[in-house]
Amino acid sequence: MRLLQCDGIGRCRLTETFSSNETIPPYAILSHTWGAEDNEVNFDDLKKDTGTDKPGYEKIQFCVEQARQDGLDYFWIDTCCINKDNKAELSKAINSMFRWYQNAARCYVYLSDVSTAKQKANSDTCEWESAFRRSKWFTRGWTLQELLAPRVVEFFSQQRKRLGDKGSLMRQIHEITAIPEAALRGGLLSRFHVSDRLSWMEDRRTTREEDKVYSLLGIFGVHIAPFYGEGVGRAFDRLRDEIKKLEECTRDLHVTDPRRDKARIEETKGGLLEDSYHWILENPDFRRWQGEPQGRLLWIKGDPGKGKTMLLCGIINELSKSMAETSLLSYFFCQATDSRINNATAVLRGLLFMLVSQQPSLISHLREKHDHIGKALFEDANAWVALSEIFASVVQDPSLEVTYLVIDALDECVTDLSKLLDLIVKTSSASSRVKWIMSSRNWPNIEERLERAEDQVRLSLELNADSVSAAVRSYIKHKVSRLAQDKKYSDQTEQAVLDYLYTNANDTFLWVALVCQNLEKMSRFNIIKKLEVFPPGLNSLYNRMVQQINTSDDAELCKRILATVAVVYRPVTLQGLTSLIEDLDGLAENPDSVKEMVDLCGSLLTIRGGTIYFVHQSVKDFLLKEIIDVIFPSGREVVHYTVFSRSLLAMSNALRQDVYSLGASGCPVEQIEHPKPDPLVALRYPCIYWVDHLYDWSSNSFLYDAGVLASGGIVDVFMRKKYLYWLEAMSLCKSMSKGVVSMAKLEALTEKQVATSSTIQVVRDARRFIMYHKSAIESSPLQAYSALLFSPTRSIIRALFEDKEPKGIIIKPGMQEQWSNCLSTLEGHSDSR
Ligand SMILES: Nc1ncnc2c1ncn2[C@@H]1O[C@H](COP(=O)(O)OP(=O)(O)OP(=O)(O)O)[C@@H](O)[C@H]1O
Repeated sequence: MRLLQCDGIGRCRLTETFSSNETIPPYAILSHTWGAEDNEVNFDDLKKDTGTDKPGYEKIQFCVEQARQDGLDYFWIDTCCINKDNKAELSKAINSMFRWYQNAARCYVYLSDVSTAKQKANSDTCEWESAFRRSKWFTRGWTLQELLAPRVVEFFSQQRKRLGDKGSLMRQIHEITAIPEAALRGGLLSRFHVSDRLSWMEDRRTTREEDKVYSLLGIFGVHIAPFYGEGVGRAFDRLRDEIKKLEECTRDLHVTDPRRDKARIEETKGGLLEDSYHWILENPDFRRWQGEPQGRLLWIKGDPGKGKTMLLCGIINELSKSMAETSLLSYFFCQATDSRINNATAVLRGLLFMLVSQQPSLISHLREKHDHIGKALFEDANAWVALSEIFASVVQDPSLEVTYLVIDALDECVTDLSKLLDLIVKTSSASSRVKWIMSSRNWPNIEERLERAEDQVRLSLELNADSVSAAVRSYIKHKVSRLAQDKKYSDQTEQAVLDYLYTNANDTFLWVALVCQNLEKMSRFNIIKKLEVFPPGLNSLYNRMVQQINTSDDAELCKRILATVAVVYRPVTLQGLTSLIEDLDGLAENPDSVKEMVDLCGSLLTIRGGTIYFVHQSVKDFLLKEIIDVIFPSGREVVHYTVFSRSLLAMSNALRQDVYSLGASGCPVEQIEHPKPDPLVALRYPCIYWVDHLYDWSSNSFLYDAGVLASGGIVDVFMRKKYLYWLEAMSLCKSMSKGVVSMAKLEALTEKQVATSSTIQVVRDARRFIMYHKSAIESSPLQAYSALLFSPTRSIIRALFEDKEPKGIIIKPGMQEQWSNCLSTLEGHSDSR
């Protein structure tokens, strides 16, 4: 970008081009409609010091004067700041123009066809409004982005008089253009549907037809090289293509939608109570972080159940209400019990997903790599490196305004927490526009790393005991008044419950929540006496709950359920659980019965949307740390073995070719609907995680039984008989990337555990098979079988599943014997890729 610099005596000259790493000084930018080309002062004129006699010189003078009044030394005008003879420069300018308007300190809209000279008779107001409505500025293509991109837009008449007040102008412009006011006021354009944004351009004209498309690039946050002469149709096709790629990249980035996670968390935790988090808004540490530019990183720390997650939900709500339209807000909730969202890579994916959803132009930091590597960019062994580089460049994007990044429960980031902390510290010192909020338990290792950040604010819930205590009291009041209503407590009972909770809560929300949950299930009679079964302190409460389970008739089943829920890598569904526990055999079609059994575990577990969760992470911690011998009397590995072997059994019994009866081998995965009943309903978890449980069991050499991986053992038999069905199921579960990782893990394990076994050969071949055919099977599950034809003639999997090869397909000769470079062409087959 090059600017015009004013010299203080009414003249200006062109600067050199600013390179991408140079800071561009604050500048004004002009928006106008072009006169005849010869009438505009162009780049050459400025270079040669000519053009002062052209009518367009008037606009330059206007900018000089207006910028001076606004204290700006620089400005930019499209007629003369771009060397249009330089094709590369022109292309770059077309793709950058939206950002240039966006980053300008002020945008002056100069309306040469609106005059403020005439006054209405007997009035102080001018008759400019009807001319304003008719101005050709509203009919031109490029002026659409000039209206939408800038942060500050001011309108001027022919006489250089500032027009109207902002509010009424915006209303008028909305009436003239039908563009929603939210978009006119700087709202994020990604919030508007693609077809709506296209409709804003419909009635506008451009001199060159292709410009009708090129002037939309910034509005969609995409880049294409302009190619005048291609015609508007072709240009539109290319624009649509780019929008599609942008959507694809965003979809691949998606690992979870943190907005949905937040809604789910609030809902499961019984709804967010404003009275119980509002204290934070007045807290001096919070205000310091919020108000001071140097407050870049706020760390909220506190013991389990102190309400950190809910506090962050509240802060997110308040920020989204109060922040400027141009600010971005991105957040992530780590959850240790769910392997999809308990690692540093997932945190970055979640944060980036929300950022690019709000400001699509940020996708440019991902696109180049994504175009080359595809989804694997976010999933393969180098995903962290790639994502952290992308993240660092996104947060330094010059178009970013104040950006709030929020991460809840750092202590629940099980994988690569230290890398994540280092990246947070690094990026927080690199960009002052990014403001972080994080929460975690009081962990010294987190403290140690975050201490390295400059300008950090620490907010300890224990050190703010008065505020937290008051917040817990209002929570108790709210909960007990609900209970009293629902259970028809007498005033005396209500008061007794209140007093008991006030006295024993120890400023811990969670303890209150759990006790109230139990009280909901108890009859009101004799309730005052029953309160004593809830000792103060979370662990004492959990202990009491486990004692109750232990003395019940179903103690063994309950412990098996708790042990299984404690070792799974992500929350299982009620049906999924039936595959993992023998006692629940045959109940997959009967989730209500499974629910009854899970309910036997009292308040330690909760079921939501058919999925089983610990009522809180601290329950899992308690089981694994405090009473591990009770839950895992023979060791945790034994439970891993049970989950692994039960998974294998369930898959062996139910997986088959074309399990969804699709028939057509080319049916794309996104068009497949789950049949009812879904034969995979209880098999998703087993399919995705069986190798991980095998791995965890085998890590205990004392328990390990070599027969499992030996020739003729259960793994060997499964691979030989069911491998392709498993691949098909993995594709239907949209988990092919995980399948690749599992096969690599299985290969490493087999090589380590069994020196010589035919299992090694099968697993090795199976791994190459999945690596080679992953994309094809990922897009169409039944390609698992067509893939046989494209495998080397000596592939073991090919030989084992020979009878599953599609018939009637002619393959050109030349298939390799081994797995290297086996490329082939498929002929006479409609699914050829
Ligand atoms: N503002 C609030 N509104 C409604 N419920 C709340 C609020 N704050 C806390 N709670 C209740 O307290 C429980 C514990 O709160 P939360 O999960 O936020 O604690 P935490 O500090 O994040 O715990 P941990 O660090 O162990 O994960 C919640 O499940 C919810 O029931």
